[in-house]
Amino acid sequence: MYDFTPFYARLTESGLGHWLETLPARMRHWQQHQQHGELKKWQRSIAQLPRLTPSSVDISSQVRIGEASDANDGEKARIQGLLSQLMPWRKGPFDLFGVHIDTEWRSDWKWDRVFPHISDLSGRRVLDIGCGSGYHLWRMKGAGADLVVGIDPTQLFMTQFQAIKQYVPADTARDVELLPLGIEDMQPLQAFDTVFTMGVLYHRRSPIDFLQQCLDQLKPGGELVLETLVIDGDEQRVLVPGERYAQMGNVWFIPSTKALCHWLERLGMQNIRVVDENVTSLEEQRQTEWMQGQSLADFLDPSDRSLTVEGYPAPKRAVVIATKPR
Ligand SMILES: Nc1ncnc2c1ncn2[C@@H]1O[C@H](C[S@+](CC[C@H]([NH3+])C(=O)[O-])CC(=O)[O-])[C@@H](O)[C@H]1O
Repeated sequence: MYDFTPFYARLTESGLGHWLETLPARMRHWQQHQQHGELKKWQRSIAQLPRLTPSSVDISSQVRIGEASDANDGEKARIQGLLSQLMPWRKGPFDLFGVHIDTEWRSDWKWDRVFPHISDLSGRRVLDIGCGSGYHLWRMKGAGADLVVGIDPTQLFMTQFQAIKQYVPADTARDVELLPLGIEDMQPLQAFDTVFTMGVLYHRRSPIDFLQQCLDQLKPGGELVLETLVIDGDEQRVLVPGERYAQMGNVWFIPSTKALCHWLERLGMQNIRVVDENVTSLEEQRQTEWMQGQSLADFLDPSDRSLTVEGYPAPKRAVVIATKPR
């Protein structure tokens, strides 16, 4: 079983020791009561991955661990076979010793939209709320962050993260961790320099409470980087879809960017700016060998791609950045 204790020591080193008031007990509770029925099977798959040492790693311009020449054909086939047992792979892509994991999402494109607008991550303590498989965690570390913590309650995604992490050289791997927690499991740490939450707000039933919980993780003067689905309209415009939005069953609030900024203002945030708006393309989210289920093309109206199959505006996403007052 994966051991989180070295991470507890790492937290103390980075001035996050106060998290240990609740985290070890929370993780023990998780270990005893909340493990997914398939977790042991997934963990067995990653335990069988071949032991390999990467001759090079690039987490600055992509997530590539090792080179094709670091592994023989048998080892590559083993990586391919074992990691395909962890499908669906949604967020990526990852390149592991020449095995290319072409995920449903081009998460690198999202990063390219976000990265030019955020404060320099060098030396910062960073939290990514709802980090999926952790693709962006590696890119945040690659951008110079001191410590990067992701939280995501989906245990398959945690296992995908661990599969990648076990190949990352120890001096980098110790600075990046994913905990199988939801935002509701976090004590208000008031300690991170940057808090990211991308693709999560619309899944929350109480979006303003969720934003407050995100802000509670930031130190005074820290930066919130929020990415979420938006619609067009004025500051009072919010879509609450019916049972499904683009076939997703758990979508609650899709505000206009003006409404989103208004919410952040009401929560006392400063320097609020919308830095990007982008209609999700069929190239960015699509079915691949590593995610063989339905994807965006199946969720849009075939006769009018500007609408979802339910008749709502097609997915459009905005990136909003704001500062917590000192
Ligand atoms: N309570 C919760 N607390 C934290 N995370 C949660 C919670 N509930 C669900 N999640 C997690 O939020 C992530 C949302 S995906 C964004 C991934 C990445 N950020 C991306 O921007 O590519 C986008 C999407 O699936 O629509 C999933 O990994 C959930 O497990």
